[in-house]
Amino acid sequence: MAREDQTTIGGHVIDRATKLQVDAHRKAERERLYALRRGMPQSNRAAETEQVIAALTDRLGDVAGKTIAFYWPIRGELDLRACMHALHRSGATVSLPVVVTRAAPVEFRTWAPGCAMTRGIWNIPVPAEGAPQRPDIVILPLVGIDADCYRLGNGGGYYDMTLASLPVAPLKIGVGQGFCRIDSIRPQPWDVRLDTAILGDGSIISAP
Ligand SMILES: Nc1nc2c(c(=O)[nH]1)N(C=O)[C@@H](CNc1ccc(C(=O)N[C@@H](CCC(=O)O)C(=O)O)cc1)CN2
Ligand SMILES: Nc1ncnc2c1ncn2[C@@H]1O[C@H](COP(=O)(O)OP(=O)(O)OP(=O)(O)O)[C@@H](O)[C@H]1O
Repeated sequence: MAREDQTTIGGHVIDRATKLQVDAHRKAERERLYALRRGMPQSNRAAETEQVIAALTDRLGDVAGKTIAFYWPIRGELDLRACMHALHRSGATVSLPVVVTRAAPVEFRTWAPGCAMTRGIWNIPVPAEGAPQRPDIVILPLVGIDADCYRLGNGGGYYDMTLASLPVAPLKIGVGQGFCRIDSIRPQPWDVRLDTAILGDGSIISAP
């Protein structure tokens, strides 16, 4: 049982004071990294995107028959839609996250070129219909990534909740700009470590 000065997140008890400190640290890092994104010239973004797609394609190898969750780019995230098209052509099932219920795991819906889309949370385009898929591989957009391969995201906790809810752990690959590296997100018991992160400066971070 949690005491009054404690709270429970994903079944883990944590001191409220610690939680406040961790949240403040992550918020500050997010703001710093969002500012770097805003300042990034378009030409650099294009070069980094190309670099990440090449490394990711290499890492994925044969994708025929696999289900791979991507993301529809928002707010200066790397635009990997060309890669989604290529993997679809190679026989993968490509899916996208859909926030069906706030503060709950996302559903992954199949995406295909030209499929009907609608707007979801934060106005993010999502496939309009389709049964939820269990991804073999999840590609996650990074706001930041730390030295131990823990991801900093947009602060909704959606990927952590989703990954905790899947009965079989998928391969988790983060993708982001070269400037995404941070020292530590100050990982907590509910944070899910990624297997690998591929950055636009050509560097790759792997879980220790
Ligand atoms: N392209 C893309 N799609 C994605 C994600 C993503 O990071 N990138 N997500 C990956 O998670 C999910 C959406 N993530 C979201 C994360 C936070 C909030 C949100 O409402 N944030 C609050 C601030 C955080 C809080 O304190 O709750 C806000 O903006 O008011 C909404 C969606 C699913 N789709
Ligand atoms: N497994 C979980 N169960 C319940 N709540 C969770 C879980 N994981 C995270 N949360 C909640 O979500 C909040 C935000 O988490 P965090 O700062 O790790 O977000 P994020 O990983 O940056 O966001 P996102 O995954 O949406 O991009 C946490 O403070 C916590 O309250």
